[in-house]
Amino acid sequence: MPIRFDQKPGLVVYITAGDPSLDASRAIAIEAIDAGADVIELGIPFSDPLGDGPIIQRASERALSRGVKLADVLEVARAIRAARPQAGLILFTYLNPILRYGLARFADDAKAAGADGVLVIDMVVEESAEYLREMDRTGLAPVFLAAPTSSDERLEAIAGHSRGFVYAISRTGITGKQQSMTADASALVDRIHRWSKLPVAVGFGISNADHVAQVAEFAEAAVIGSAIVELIERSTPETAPGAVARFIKGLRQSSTALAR
Ligand SMILES: O=P(O)(O)OC[C@@H](O)[C@@H](O)c1c[nH]c2ccccc12
Repeated sequence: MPIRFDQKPGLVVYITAGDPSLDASRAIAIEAIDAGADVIELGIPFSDPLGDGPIIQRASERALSRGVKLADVLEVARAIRAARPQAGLILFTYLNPILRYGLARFADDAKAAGADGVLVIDMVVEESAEYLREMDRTGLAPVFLAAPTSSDERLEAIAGHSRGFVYAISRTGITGKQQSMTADASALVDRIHRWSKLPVAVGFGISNADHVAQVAEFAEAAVIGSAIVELIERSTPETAPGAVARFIKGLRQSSTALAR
């Protein structure tokens, strides 16, 4: 399905595949979609998640300790796609796991599993020619990360090569819950909007309805990762899907009220 954000603000939810189990992460994603998530960022666990804060690093460790492999993540993607054909589904990974798997093989298998696109966290647009060829060949949307520190020429390249949406990180640093949205996020989104008509999703530190309402003022979607992964960490595999669904419903209701 094409990536679309029909409700304002669009909600993008990050979870790590295989955390707390493969089946639970499938159930969590489906409940999140039913609760109002427009796009699921399905994370491929990695042993060296440098861009992640402690909460998501622990999620990767939990999944890896259960022996989760990239092939397992593709099975979770396939199950989510089969259950919710209309949802946006982005595979989220570092470069290393997909190079080990084989870039062309990964693009074919991700497409076959029903992914709409891929975001490679440590892929810099200047060195992405081969990756972009594989995305183009298979029709997968490459989503690039833009940061407040990105230069104008890099932003132009990111905006030009991204498909689906552009991911604007609200601040430099690592993922993790934050007390307030930074003004940098709004300035960055304005810069991206200058070069691209694509929707912009803002992430990093979004953990409550107030943050989501703030982001809705200047961007098309908000990305929530750590706050949801922490909820999963504190739940059991049986209670996690319901806990995540209630959190998302609550965000959707109160941020809409706040945005009035
Ligand atoms: O966790 P936060 O602060 O809510 O931010 C979303 C982020 O976790 C998710 O998009 C993500 C997971 N791993 C990443 C690595 C780099 C950039 C972004 C990510």
